[in-house]
Amino acid sequence: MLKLENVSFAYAINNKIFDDINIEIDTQEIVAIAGRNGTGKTTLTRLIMGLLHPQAGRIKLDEMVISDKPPYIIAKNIGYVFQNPDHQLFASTVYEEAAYAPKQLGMTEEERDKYVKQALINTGLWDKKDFMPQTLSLGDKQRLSIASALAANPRILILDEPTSGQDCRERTVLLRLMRKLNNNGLGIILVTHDMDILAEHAHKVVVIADKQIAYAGTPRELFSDEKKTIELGLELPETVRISKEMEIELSLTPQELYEKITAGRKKNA
Ligand SMILES: Nc1ncnc2c1ncn2[C@@H]1O[C@H](COP(=O)(O)OP(=O)(O)OP(=O)(O)O)[C@@H](O)[C@H]1O
Repeated sequence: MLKLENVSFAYAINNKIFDDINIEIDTQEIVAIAGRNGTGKTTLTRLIMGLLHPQAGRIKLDEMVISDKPPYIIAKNIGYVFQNPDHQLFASTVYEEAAYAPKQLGMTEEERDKYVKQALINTGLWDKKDFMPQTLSLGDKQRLSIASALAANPRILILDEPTSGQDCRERTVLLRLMRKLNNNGLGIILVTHDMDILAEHAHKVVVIADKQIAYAGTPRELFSDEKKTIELGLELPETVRISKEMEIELSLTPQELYEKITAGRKKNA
C-alpha cells in the first residue's frame, strides 16, 4: 500500500494545493488520478516521487516512510514517466538511455544488463537498442521512457498522461503494455484526463478537487452517479453515455457494451 497521511502541500504561502489529504493506493492495481486542470494531479505524483516534500503529514510505502527520503531512494521502488518523453531522453542510444537509472542506482553490471534487456523486450524496443532516442517516433519515445523506468526494477510505475499526442495505434500499444505490466505484478498510477481510458483500464480512481480527495473508489461507482461526475469536473465515458441513452446496465468498456447490447437483443428476439 502507498499511503498519504494528513498531507498538506503549498508551492507558496497561503496557496495550498493539498489541505490535509489522506489516501491509500493499492500497489497491485491500476489507479487513475483525475480532476480538473490545475487541481494538483502532477503535484501529487511529484510528492510521491520525493521531488516535492509535504509541509505536513507523511507518505508511506508499506511501513517505510518515503516522504523524508531523497528521490534516488524512492526511485528504487517507484518509476516515473513524464508527460513529454523529450524531457527524459538524453543518452546517445536506446540501450544507454534505459541503462541510465540502473547505473545511477548502483546495480551490478550483470543486474543492469538483465533489467535493461527485460525492459527493452517488454516495451518492444530490443531491436532498436542501438538507435538514437531522438530519432524514434513519439510512441517509441514514450515506450523508451517507460523502459528506462522499468530498468530500475520498480514496484510501481507512475504514468503522467502517457497517451497525450499519440495516434490511435500508438495509444492502443501503450495501453496494452500498461495492462501487461500490471498483470505481471507492477502497480500503476495513471494520471489522465481521458475518461474512456480511465473507465476501461483503471481498477480504482482518485479524484482531486478543492485541495481534497473528492472521490476514491471504483470507476463503475463513480460513473453511475452522473451528477457527481459532472460536479467533479469530469465527463462521462462514451460507453457509459451510450448505456444511459440505451437505458441498459452501465458498461465501462466497448466489449462490455457490445455484450449487453447483444444479450438484450437475444432476450427480445
Ligand atoms: N513549480 C510550481 N510553482 C508554483 N505553482 C505551481 C508549480 N507547479 C504547479 N503549480 C500550480 O499548482 C497547481 C497544481 O498544478 P498541477 O500541475 O499539479 O495540476 P494538474 O492537475 O496536474 O494540472 P493539469 O491537469 O493541467 O496537468 C496549479 O495551479 C499550478 O499552476
